[in-house]
Amino acid sequence: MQASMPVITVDGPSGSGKGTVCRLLAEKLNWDVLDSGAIYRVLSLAALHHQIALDNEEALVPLAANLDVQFLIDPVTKNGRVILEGEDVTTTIRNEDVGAAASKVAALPRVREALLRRQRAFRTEAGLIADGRDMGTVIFPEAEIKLYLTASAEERANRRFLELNGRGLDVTLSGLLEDIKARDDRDMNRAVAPLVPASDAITIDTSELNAEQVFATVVEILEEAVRTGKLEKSRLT
Ligand SMILES: Nc1ncnc2c1ncn2[C@@H]1O[C@H](COP(=O)(O)OP(=O)(O)O)[C@@H](O)[C@H]1O
Ligand SMILES: Nc1ccn([C@H]2C[C@H](O)[C@@H](COP(=O)(O)OP(=O)(O)O)O2)c(=O)n1
Repeated sequence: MQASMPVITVDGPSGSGKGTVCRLLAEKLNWDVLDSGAIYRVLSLAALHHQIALDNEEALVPLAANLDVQFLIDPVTKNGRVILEGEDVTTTIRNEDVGAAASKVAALPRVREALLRRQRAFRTEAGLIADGRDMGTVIFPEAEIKLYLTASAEERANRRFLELNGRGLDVTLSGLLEDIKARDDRDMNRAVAPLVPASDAITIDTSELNAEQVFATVVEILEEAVRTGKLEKSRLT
């Protein structure tokens, strides 16, 4: 039976293109987006503000459970904005040191547990596109469509370099490659909800594809899902 609140999960390592394809999909389908990585990023920033160490699980659990974060859509630009404790952290959370810190707090089992319900609550009648590491395996195991995006570490580091360098940040390609490898290692080898493709996920290697080609591949997958009855045709407007 077709679920009334369909979910598409998009998991994969840093820089594989999840956020980009999720944005394009949300525009096409008019569905909501859960950027689960942003929640871990915001939590690590909150830990910094409150001077809580990134391995202090005891103190991080209540911080996660009571995290004062809002995800807003700017009415003019239509871009998403992230507000932590009243402060706009939209740009700050994208820095690579925040990504690394997020990956550290995300390795703590009770922190992940404290964020479970908050993530599942993003599911709406409109349909949800869920971006992260464990969307298809843990948070929405019943999702209609599961995608796993990947790309070589070198290509992902290069993409991040272009992005951060373009924002005027002082980053090096070799430094970012090291960061990406360390993050992959931590995210893939942690004890709880490690980054792995769900057994029923479709993997797309984006190394040789530009963002438009990745999007076109995903649209083909959705059209096939309509043909096989996994997704209602009316959802693909
Ligand atoms: N297929 C692609 N080819 C080249 N660059 C891409 C591609 N997809 C995304 N990008 C760029 O790479 C960077 C990382 O993409 P992003 O969507 O943020 O990845 P993720 O959410 O998986 O970390 C961004 O600057 C984005 O514009
Ligand atoms: N569902 C999720 C999402 C992110 N995380 C952790 C692990 C990631 O390295 C960090 C940051 O995730 P995010 O998706 O924002 O990072 P990238 O944009 O892919 O670089 O958070 C997680 O453990 N589980």
